[in-house]
Amino acid sequence: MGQDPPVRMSDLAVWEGTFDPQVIDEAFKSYNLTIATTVFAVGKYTRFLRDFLLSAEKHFMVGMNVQYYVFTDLPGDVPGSMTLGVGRRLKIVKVPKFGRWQEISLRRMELIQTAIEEYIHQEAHYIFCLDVDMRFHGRVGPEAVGKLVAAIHPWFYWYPRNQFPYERRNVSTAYIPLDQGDFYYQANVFGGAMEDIHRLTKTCREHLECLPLSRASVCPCPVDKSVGVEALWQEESHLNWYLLRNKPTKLLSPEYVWDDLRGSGAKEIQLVRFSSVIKDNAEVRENI
Ligand SMILES: CC(=O)N[C@H]1[C@@H](OP(=O)(O)OP(=O)(O)OC[C@H]2O[C@@H](n3ccc(=O)[nH]c3=O)[C@H](O)[C@@H]2O)O[C@H](CO)[C@H](O)[C@@H]1O
Ligand SMILES: [Mn+2]
Repeated sequence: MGQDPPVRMSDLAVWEGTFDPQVIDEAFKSYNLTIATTVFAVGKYTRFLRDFLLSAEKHFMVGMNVQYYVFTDLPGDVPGSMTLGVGRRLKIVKVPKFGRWQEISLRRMELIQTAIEEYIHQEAHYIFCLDVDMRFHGRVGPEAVGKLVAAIHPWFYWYPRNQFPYERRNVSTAYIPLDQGDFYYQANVFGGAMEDIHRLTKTCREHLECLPLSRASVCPCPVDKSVGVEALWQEESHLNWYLLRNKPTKLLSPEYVWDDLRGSGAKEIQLVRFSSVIKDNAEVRENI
């Protein structure tokens, strides 16, 4: 394992042992904050909702007000009988189903941006945007709250920056040269203050919008050089581009975005708090 990224990460990120949960909880109590939490469950991904929500009720921002927004094309498939904790509510938002999984995933930027503008900004102080194919196993509390919060990808933290899977084609609006970049962030979790995430999602949406998607004929930025180029990891590539220019004010260690595929053997990870479940992509996705 290389030395540089893990050492820097342990200095800067939120890890087990870097905060006192009781002190943090106590400090946040008087603010009575509401945390908006967006999660998309489109098509077959509704199957992940129950475990996601049940585990979130046990571990995610416990003791705080949480307003979940479940974006789905299948409102009838949202588990109806779940009892949420005090101060926690769930709103279903109907969204269209786009044809390709890549587009379902990347369209989240636009849908979150407009939802923030239309109602979320009035209903919460901070916002977290999460993947649904995930489960909480340990505390994710107000220690994760900040102005601009990003999580370090569990597969790349020991790599040198020139091997991060950033978008490397300079015709893309997500292009990052080999000698740039701080960390490779995973798009499964990002969050922050409302205006910061509004700016983030708006910028990423504008950069993504130049793709030949289903509404390509009305592309609003005809001069953009990225027309026709879908970034390597879709919105995640754009998120990484954005966070290179707008540094996160809070870094979450991979404890906060683990991947069950990596197992539990990494010695630097004392505690898995939130992780991607193992899924059969060919079965749940609309296309390969
Ligand atoms: C290991 C890997 O391959 N990682 C990439 C893959 O993550 P993931 O494998 O985590 O992507 P994913 O299949 O979980 O899709 C992202 C999220 O979009 C939503 N969703 C997606 C498809 C669908 O049919 N219905 C639905 O609701 C859902 O909330 C899901 O959690 O894709 C992402 C989106 O571009 C990023 O590029 C990741 O780096
Ligand atoms: Mn996922």
